[in-house]
Amino acid sequence: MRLIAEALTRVYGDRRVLDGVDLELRPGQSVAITGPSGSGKTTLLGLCGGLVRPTGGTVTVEDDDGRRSPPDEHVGYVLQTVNVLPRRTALDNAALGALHDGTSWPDALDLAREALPRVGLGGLEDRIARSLSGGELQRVVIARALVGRHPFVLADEPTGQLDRSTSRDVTRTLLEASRDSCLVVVTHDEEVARSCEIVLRIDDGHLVPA
Ligand SMILES: Nc1ncnc2c1ncn2[C@@H]1O[C@H](COP(=O)(O)OP(=O)(O)OP(=O)(O)O)[C@@H](O)[C@H]1O
Repeated sequence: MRLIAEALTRVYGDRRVLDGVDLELRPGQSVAITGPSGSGKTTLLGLCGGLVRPTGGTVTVEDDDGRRSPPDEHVGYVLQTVNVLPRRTALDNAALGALHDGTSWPDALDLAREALPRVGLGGLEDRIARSLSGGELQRVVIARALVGRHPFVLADEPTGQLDRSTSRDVTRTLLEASRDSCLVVVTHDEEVARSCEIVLRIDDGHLVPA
């Protein structure tokens, strides 16, 4: 299976943020997307997942039989912790990630019970989310992406609000937990970028090796 972005262009007003970007992603890879603020990192992530419509070019996922489909159902997200429901438990919040494909709530809870120890939250399943620390919440968001069992996981600044040592911890967790998927991380943090096998940079609308 591979995600193929071809000749991607995105224009906002008179600004060409991305200008002919090609990218091919396969499960098992870890890829960092870097670049200055406003260079188009979040836009590229949104295009890859089908959240942002391209001005030009295409994004498709090709399965092992060569059939192509839109990326949406193949992609999970690790977004900021603002998406966590504060009054629900860590378990409930993680289980939400499994509902996209019709998985039942009891099965989603089982998947979340397996995922939480993998991100270092074993024993905190029944804690109300608002009582968790920033690093713990970020792990809940990672667990939510894991229970989605997507071949491609897109993470936008997943450690942006964390201190250095928690960030290192959460990054390691994210990389280990998504070993079977393709993990794409948008980051300003050089240390996070260096943890990935492939480091790319957006430079004046183009995607280049960093
Ligand atoms: N919906 C939109 N409408 C208009 N302009 C937009 C929109 N989304 C993004 N932009 C602009 O496109 C450019 C790229 O934005 P994007 O968020 O992709 O950059 P980024 O590299 O992720 O930035 P940062 O590192 O600051 O998060 C910015 O100049 C931004 O203002």
